[in-house]
Order: sequence, then C-alpha cells, then structure tokens
Amino acid sequence: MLKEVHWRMESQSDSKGRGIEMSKTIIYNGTFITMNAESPVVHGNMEIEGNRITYIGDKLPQPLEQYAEKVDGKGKLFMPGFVNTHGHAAMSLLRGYGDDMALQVWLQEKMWPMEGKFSSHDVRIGTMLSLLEMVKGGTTTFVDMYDHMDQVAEASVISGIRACLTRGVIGLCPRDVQDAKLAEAIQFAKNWHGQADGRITAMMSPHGPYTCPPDYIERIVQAAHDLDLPMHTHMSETAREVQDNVDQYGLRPVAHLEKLGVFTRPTLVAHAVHLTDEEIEVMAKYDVRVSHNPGSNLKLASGVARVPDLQKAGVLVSLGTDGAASNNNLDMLEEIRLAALIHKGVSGDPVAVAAWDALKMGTLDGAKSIWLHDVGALQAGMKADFIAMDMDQPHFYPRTNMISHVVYSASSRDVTDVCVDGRFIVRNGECLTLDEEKIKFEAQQCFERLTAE
Ligand SMILES: CSC[C@H]1O[C@@H](n2cnc3c(O)ncnc32)[C@H](O)[C@@H]1O
Ligand SMILES: [Zn+2]
Repeated sequence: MLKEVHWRMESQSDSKGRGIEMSKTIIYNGTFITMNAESPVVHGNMEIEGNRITYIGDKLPQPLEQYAEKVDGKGKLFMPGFVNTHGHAAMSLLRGYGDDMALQVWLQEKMWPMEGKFSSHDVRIGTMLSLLEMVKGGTTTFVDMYDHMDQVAEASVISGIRACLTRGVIGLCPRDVQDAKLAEAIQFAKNWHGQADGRITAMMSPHGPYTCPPDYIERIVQAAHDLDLPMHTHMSETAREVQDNVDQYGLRPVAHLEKLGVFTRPTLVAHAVHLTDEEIEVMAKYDVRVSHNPGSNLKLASGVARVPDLQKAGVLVSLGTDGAASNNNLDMLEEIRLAALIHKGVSGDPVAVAAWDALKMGTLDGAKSIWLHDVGALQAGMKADFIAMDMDQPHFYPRTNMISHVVYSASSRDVTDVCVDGRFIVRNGECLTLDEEKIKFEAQQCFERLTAE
C-alpha cells in the first residue's frame, strides 16, 4: 500500500568547482493566492527551504540554476492547502449507505450498527480512501474523530498529510467500558501528539453532550487538562438535540458544556447550528471555535448555522466536511462554495459570507481553529503546505478575480499538485504516497464483507 518515494537533496558544483548547496525549491512564474489581506494575489516566485516558505514575491532570491528543484508555475494558481476541521475519515466506507435521513435515525439505524462491525483493518482502508480523496482535492490538513485511531494516525503519516486526531468517545455504556475508552483516548494522545515532525497533533473528544453523561465529560476535560490538549466535540447540531438536552439536564448544550468545564480548555465544536444570541456570546467569551459543516448539515436536514452572527461576535469559524456518509464527499472547495452561497440565500445579504471570507474559513482560519499558527497562508516563515491548480481551464477565464474563480468556479479536479511540510505528495493529479488502485479495491472488499455479515 505504501509507495516508496525518495526525496534527496542534490549537491552540485558550480563552473569554478565550488560546492553549491542545492537544498532549496523555487516555484517561478506562478500566480499565488497568499491569504494575506494586504497582498492577496502575487505574481512571481515562491522559495521553499526544508518545510518552510522562505520567500514569496516578484523577485528571485538566487539564480534559478542554484535551486535543487525548479517548478515552472506558468498557468498554475498556487494557494494554501485546505484545512478540513471536522470529519470521520473511515466513514467513507459507508458513503451512500444511508442517505436522505435525519441525524438521529441515520446514526442509530444505519451508521452505529455498521460501525459496530468495523475492524481496525476497515478503519485503515476507509481512512486511506478518504486520504486519497482529500489530498487529491487539495486538503493538506484534516481533523479526524474516530475509533481505532492508531490506524488513522499511521495512514496519515504514510500519506504525508497534516492531521489533528482524536479518539472520539461515546459514553452510553457501563463504567468499565467508559474507563477503557478514556484510557485509550489518553494513550493515543500521549503516543501521537507531535509525531511525524509535528504533523500529527491530538485533541480529547467526548462525541457529544447527548452521548456522554456529564460525569464522563468532566473526566475527559480533566484528562485534557492533564495532557494540556484541546477539546473537540459535536454540539447543537439539531433542534432535537438541543431540546433533549434541555429536557434531560435543564440546560441548552452551550450552558451544559460550560458548566462541565469543557470551555476551560481550548475548544473546537463541530456544527453549532442551533444557537441563541446568548450562547454565541458565551462561545465568544471562551474563544470557542466552530467547525461549520454546511454540506452535512444540509444533507441531514439539521439546519443552517448562524455563521455571520458568530463571526460578527468574534467567534472563529472554519469549515469541515464531516464524514463521507453524510456529505457525501470530502471536497473542501464544495464546502467553501456552500459557505459563500447559503448564507447569502438565508440572510438576503450578498456579503453575509463574501468569497474572501469563505476561502479564509477553508484555509487560514481552519489552521488557527486547531491552533496551527504557521499554516494556512503563503508567506515567508509559514510551513510549506500549498496546492497548485490548473488555471488553463475555461472556467478560470477571463482573468478578472482569481479569488472569485477559486470560490465560485473551481473544482477539486483542477488541483494538480499538493505539497505538505515541504514535500510534494500529489504531482500532476497523482498521489505519490498512496496506492490508489489497491485502496479502491480493498475499500470495495471491506464494504462487501461488512454488508454480507
Ligand atoms: C465516536 S467516533 C465518531 C462518531 O461520530 C458519528 N458521527 C458521524 N457524523 C456525525 C454527525 O454529523 N453528528 C454526530 N455524530 C456523527 C460517527 O458515526 C461515529 O460513530
Ligand atoms: Zn461529525
């Protein structure tokens, strides 16, 4: 499954026999969306040394021949890779298995029975299928909450992607099972946080307030304190969830999680669709970050999150796909476009989420949402996580506004190259690190075995 890819630094001599350190890469003659508001689009060159961008601008820091790798950027649009801030990668095995259902029915009648049969092999293959789709579509960082997380971490390392991973725990089980799941989540975080040159980070995750009893959530918060890790959870996804929370605990989910101390840790919540003005204020006060999942929320008929109100209140909002069983793809360009479109439609305000804001949610704000402060923009000093798109397509003409073209016209099929941490993992549309044919074949086998059992 793992393709051998060799990366070597070239060392050469110049005409006078002096050694030249050929360790840098230059992308020349390109168009770059930087995500820096002061110079959002740059025409010129980007220099990379190791895993960092060392220069971006219209100059050439050193003569072209002195670069170890030279990439002709003509006809290519470069931008930061997408940051998918919520998902369950292994669920791509259940793509198309339960459509046109509301969340609770979908979970209880379709997903949970099938997930109960998942082996660690299934999680590995499902995750690899998702990784292929994500990297080929330009995602360079993803968040994943699931079970058998060692498989997810190993697959992520093999693929070369950047990942923020968490063993999600559901606490609707006897105390000894709760204990075992929490111990597993702690061990996973201890083993993997900071691994792969820092490409892997970890969080602690109660699945949601409706699947974890209050005392269990408190214990998970304590573990997050002990490990100094952030929290990630589903929250206020459906109106029914909010009403059930009020009926069971006398509080809406935000007050409930606040009471349990969740927001004393840095927190990223997924969905946050059903919020009051007061809840938005509380979230802003605690700097709670929101992963907005418009595709999944529309498909499960959960509603539309109050993104413009959250942003006005100062809440950092990013974008996630959720799993492929509720989306049904992992295409961040689609989420970016949906974010830019649905909030205009719902509010009647054409700038409710403008193109630039949607693109920022899918890149720079996504990175910030998971506390990565050197990812998400093309700028000297930032990590070299970027993608290239083929601009020589009809839908990129005329050359009016490249940001508009990416948000409103582009497709994930336009992504040609993907670089994470200074290493190309997709070139000319082909994933260099994962064996696509083998993974597709094995994913089909997993699905057939799961549904035959
Ligand atoms: C404990 S591992 C993750 C768990 O989450 C389930 N899941 C997938 N999508 C959603 C969603 O939109 N809301 C709530 N829970 C979701 C998945 O089936 C796994 O069991
Ligand atoms: Zn989810």
